[in-house]
Amino acid sequence: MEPLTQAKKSNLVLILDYGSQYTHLITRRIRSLSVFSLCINGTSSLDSITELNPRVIILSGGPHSVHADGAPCFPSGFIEYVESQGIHVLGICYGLQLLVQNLGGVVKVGEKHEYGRMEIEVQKNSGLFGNKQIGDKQVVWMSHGDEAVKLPEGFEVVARSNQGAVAAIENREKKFYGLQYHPEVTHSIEGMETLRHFLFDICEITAGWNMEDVLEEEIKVIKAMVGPEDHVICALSGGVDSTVAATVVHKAIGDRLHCVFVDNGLLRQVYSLATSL
Ligand SMILES: Nc1ncnc2c1ncn2[C@@H]1O[C@H](COP(=O)(O)OP(=O)(O)OP(=O)(O)O)[C@@H](O)[C@H]1O
Repeated sequence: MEPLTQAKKSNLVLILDYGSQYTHLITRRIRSLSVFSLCINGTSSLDSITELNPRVIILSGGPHSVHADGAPCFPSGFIEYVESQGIHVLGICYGLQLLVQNLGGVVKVGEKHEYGRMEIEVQKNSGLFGNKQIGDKQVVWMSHGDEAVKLPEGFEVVARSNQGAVAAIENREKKFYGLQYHPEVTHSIEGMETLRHFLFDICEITAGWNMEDVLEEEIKVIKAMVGPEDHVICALSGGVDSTVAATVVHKAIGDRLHCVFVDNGLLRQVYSLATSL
C-alpha cells in the first residue's frame, strides 16, 4: 500500500503551502513526530484536498498580504468542507491571516512589523500551550507585516506578543487555531511542543508512521508496477534524487534495473567519479 493510501485512511496532516520558506520544515517536523504529513499547493482545488481525506489541515505562512491582488487562498467551499468533516485547521502566520480574513475578522497592514525573535505571553489557557498558565512567556520567531486586529466571531486570543499583536488564536468549537509566529523553526524555543500539543492533545492524532514503512511500501508498489519480468531504465545523474530512486528500485527488482549515466562534461567531478564506480 502506498504511504499516501495508508495515510488517507486515518491520520494525514495536509499542509497547504502559501509560499513560506519554512513550509517544508512544517512537513518534516510533523513527520519527525511519527505522523504522516504531505504538502500541496495552497490554491489546490477542493477536490484534490477532499480526495486526500485529511484529518488535520495546516495553512502555511507566505510572503503575501491577504489584501494584495491575487493573494493565494484556499478554494471556495473549503471552510464549509472542514467544518462539515470536523477537520482541525491550524493557520501559521499568513495562514492565520487567511483564516481571520475569510471568517469575518479584520487583518490590517501592520504598523509594527514583527521580525525575528520575540516574546509572547499566554493570555488564556489553551490546549495549544499544554500546561502553560496565563502570564507565562516564551520566545518565538516572528516574520510578518500584516496583523489580525479583529477576530472573527467565536475566536479568542490565546497569546499576544510583547508589542501587543495577536500571536495565537483559537475557536475550539469550530476547531480553528492560528499561530502568528513560526513554531516549525528552532528559534521558536517551544515550537515543537506547541505542534505536539496541537496534533496529539487537540486533534488526537495517533503517531505510528515511520520512514521504514515508506521504504517497504514503495518497494511493494514498484514490484507490482514492474511485474515479475520487465526491466527498468533509470537516468542516473549521481545526484541525490536519481540515486535514491535507483537504490529503491534496485531493492525492488534487483538486476532488472539498468542505470544510464551521461557524462556531458559539465558535471561536478565528484558526481562523475561516483557514478563511474
Ligand atoms: N548526466 C546525467 N546522466 C543521467 N541522467 C541525468 C543526468 N543529468 C540529469 N539526469 C536525470 O535527470 C533528472 C533531473 O536532473 P536535474 O539536474 O534536474 O537534477 P535533480 O532533479 O536534482 O536530480 P538528481 O538529484 O538526481 O541530480 C535526474 O534525476 C536524472 O534522472
